[in-house]
Amino acid sequence: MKKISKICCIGAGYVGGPTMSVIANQCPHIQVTVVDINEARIAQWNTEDLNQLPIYEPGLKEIIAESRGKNLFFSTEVDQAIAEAQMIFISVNTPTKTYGKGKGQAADLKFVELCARNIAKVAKEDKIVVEKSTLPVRTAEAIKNILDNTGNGVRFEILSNPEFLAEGTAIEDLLHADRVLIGGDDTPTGKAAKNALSEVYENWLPKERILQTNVWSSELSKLVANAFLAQRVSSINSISALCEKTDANIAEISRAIGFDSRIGPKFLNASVGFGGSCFQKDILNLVYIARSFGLPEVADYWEQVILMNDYQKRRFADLMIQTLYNTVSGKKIVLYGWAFKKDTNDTRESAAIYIADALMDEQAQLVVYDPKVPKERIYADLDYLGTRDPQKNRDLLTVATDPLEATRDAHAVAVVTEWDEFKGYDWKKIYEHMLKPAFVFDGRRLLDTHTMRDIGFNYYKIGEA
Ligand SMILES: NC(=O)c1ccc[n+]([C@@H]2O[C@H](COP(=O)([O-])OP(=O)(O)OC[C@H]3O[C@@H](n4cnc5c(N)ncnc54)[C@H](O)[C@@H]3O)[C@@H](O)[C@H]2O)c1
Ligand SMILES: O=c1ccn([C@@H]2O[C@H](COP(=O)(O)OP(=O)(O)O[C@H]3O[C@H](CO)[C@@H](O)[C@H](O)[C@H]3O)[C@@H](O)[C@H]2O)c(=O)[nH]1
Repeated sequence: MKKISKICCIGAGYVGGPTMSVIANQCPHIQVTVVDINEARIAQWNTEDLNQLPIYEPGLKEIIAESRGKNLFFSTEVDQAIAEAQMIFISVNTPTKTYGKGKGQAADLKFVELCARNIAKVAKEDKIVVEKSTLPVRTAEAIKNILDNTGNGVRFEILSNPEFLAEGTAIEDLLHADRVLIGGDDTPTGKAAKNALSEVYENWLPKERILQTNVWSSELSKLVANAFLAQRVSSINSISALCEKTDANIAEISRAIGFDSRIGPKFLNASVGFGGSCFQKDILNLVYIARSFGLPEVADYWEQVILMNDYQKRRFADLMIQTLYNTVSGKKIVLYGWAFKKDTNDTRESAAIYIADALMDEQAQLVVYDPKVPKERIYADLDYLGTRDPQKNRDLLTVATDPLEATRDAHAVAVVTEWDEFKGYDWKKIYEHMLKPAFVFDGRRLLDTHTMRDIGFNYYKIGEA
């Protein structure tokens, strides 16, 4: 097999953008073209002002500055890029289905199928097609069926190469990946394709970290990795509720159990609940697959991770309402944060959305401040829920640009995203601005309990009595 010199990636989103930028940056001999049907998004990727890139990731703009226009291109010419590339990554969105069979659980594969059909239509030479999107086990088979029936004699090798980057640390995760997983057929051509993709990653990662498996194990491993990670968050969050009823402290428990090398210290931070575009979607998909294969006990087991997460979000909003004397109607409450975690502008499935919605149901008057999320996104997230009419969302919630000014005459502040800058705020000044008694609800365990109480706040921290 010839060395790979031209790569195309379909989908210029949170995965396609950073992943391909890093490949281009680490492999100057490979031309990488990222294509998307969304013209506005491609225009943003091509923007002169690197602060206007469509996604915010620490370290991304520096890499784009180095490689864009040299061997990294963003384009809407999908067909041309497919025709020219030897290797095509499919990195389009695979959201939870909102209609038909499997609604609310199964992955919607229509975008992936469209890509496969597009590749089948355009390709004139043999190609390696790489599933980068997160897909249910056995999807490669469907892609293969579409590609193998073009009748034009072109041969396709399908690989599964799920992405494990986390947002906010995408560039670090890509540059120092714990592992890269490549699933493919064990036929001679399948092995050659796996090796060709492995060689791309070997430009910057040690070979031992590049694992080759069969295609089904690779597809399923991605869902399982996310299920295990989310399960840790739900597990620790379930215990945070118990801590609030006893005098145990969740941070001390995380530390104590994390010292056990079999458990490990990571991913044990109690929070308002996990968000992001992946955990819930991928677990629901796993649940759906298990149920489809007649394994209800397996499905129920994993579904509990989601139910616990829903409970945690609701519990936080309920705690605020109860503490504020069982009524928040007309009360000004400031939410610090809207993104689903720090260092990203992504708000998909953010706990903040559901907490705000619950407080707005009780007629609270919300003010939101997030350093990276624009006002339009916040309203779009709320409107998407469809709980109330859009005008009501705008009446009940405003978006602030000055986090300190926002707290004037507020009854409470709730920290829902763990942005570092919140720690450095002048909390004494915030206290002075607020109505008394002044309440702070720390859903991210970001602030110091003693300092906050010494200032005079009624301070509540998730996982502490
Ligand atoms: N976001 C993450 O951190 C993350 C991490 C690992 C894996 N994943 C998985 O990667 C996949 C992509 O996720 P994302 O967050 O990058 O999604 P995204 O919504 O940010 O980006 C997907 C892009 O694909 C484009 N697209 C859709 N159909 C297309 C078509 N037919 N032709 C060209 N472009 C098309 C869309 O316009 C969009 O810009 C999903 O399967 C997701 O589960 C995401
Ligand atoms: O101890 C923890 C760790 C995380 N979270 C929350 O869990 C969510 C997910 O966080 P994280 O996993 O860091 O971000 P994602 O970008 O969603 O990344 C996950 O989902 C990606 C998409 O599939 C995978 O590629 C990554 O490996 C996987 O970590 C966020 O709301 C976090 O605030 C906690 O509440 N407590």
